[in-house]
Amino acid sequence: MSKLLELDQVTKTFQIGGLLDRATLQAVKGVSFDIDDAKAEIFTIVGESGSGKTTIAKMILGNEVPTTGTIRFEGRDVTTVRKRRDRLDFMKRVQPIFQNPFEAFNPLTPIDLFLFTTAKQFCGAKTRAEQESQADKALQHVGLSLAEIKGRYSHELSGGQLQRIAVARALIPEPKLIVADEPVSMVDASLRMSIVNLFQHLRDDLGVSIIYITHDLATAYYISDRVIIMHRGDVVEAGNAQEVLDNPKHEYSTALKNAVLPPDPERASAALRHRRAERQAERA
Ligand SMILES: Nc1ncnc2c1ncn2[C@@H]1O[C@H](COP(=O)(O)OP(=O)(O)OP(=O)(O)O)[C@@H](O)[C@H]1O
Repeated sequence: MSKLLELDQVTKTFQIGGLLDRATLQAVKGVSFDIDDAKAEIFTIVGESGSGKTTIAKMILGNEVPTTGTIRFEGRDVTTVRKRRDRLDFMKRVQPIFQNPFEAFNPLTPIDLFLFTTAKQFCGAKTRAEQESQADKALQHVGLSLAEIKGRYSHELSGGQLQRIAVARALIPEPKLIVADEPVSMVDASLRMSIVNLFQHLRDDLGVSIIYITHDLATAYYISDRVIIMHRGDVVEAGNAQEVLDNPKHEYSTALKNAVLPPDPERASAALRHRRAERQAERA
């Protein structure tokens, strides 16, 4: 089966510090996974802060270059996508959704203009009527309509509404892959499920695969097909999401699960002991 996305032993090392205390930080250490072209899926990357999730997202989007290893999208090494034309084609196929919907939209610009610009830039929609039609179609997929948001500014909308609009904007180019980096962490908890439910609709009805990056094990459990759990740049566990999250094998995955959903006092205290030992090791 041909692959939509393939990560092959991808690493990323950053140079940190100043002139006198220069050091390297291995943010991603040999990560491999792939997503089939034929079957859309929700592939989730879970891990605590600093585990390398965003760095992977940036490398998939071509915004960071792997130090070693290869990332291929539809068979092509993403680092070779450089010409403007190729880059536009790539961005049409791979769309990002970011954490903070308030930052994603300039507060001084009416929100519909972002959608019209995307329709123009990626889909060649020249007239305002074409742009409106494409924007409205995308908004319908997220349970909104152009009439509802026309002429409104980001401060007039809720975080949940804005994140839906961000999803709609990402849908306009009809991508094959969406890379969503913590898309619900800034959204009110009561609205999170409505956003992640959208991802299921995109997968099932539009054939869009999603890389869903999150700290939130509850939504990860609910919507993911497969999951990888990252810890300090390594994948410590990978597989079917419900199997991994029901029965984590690695002690870090267990600790992560217990920290989020304390299951019983004994397991929770084992998680705390594990974290304490880690902190002690860090200080040593
Ligand atoms: N441009 C950079 N230069 C130096 N270090 C970086 C850079 N980008 C990320 N890092 C470091 O790489 C590590 C992984 O960061 P990354 O943002 O990928 O983690 P994350 O799992 O997405 O965390 P969070 O959930 O907090 O966003 C962190 O230690 C971070 O400080």
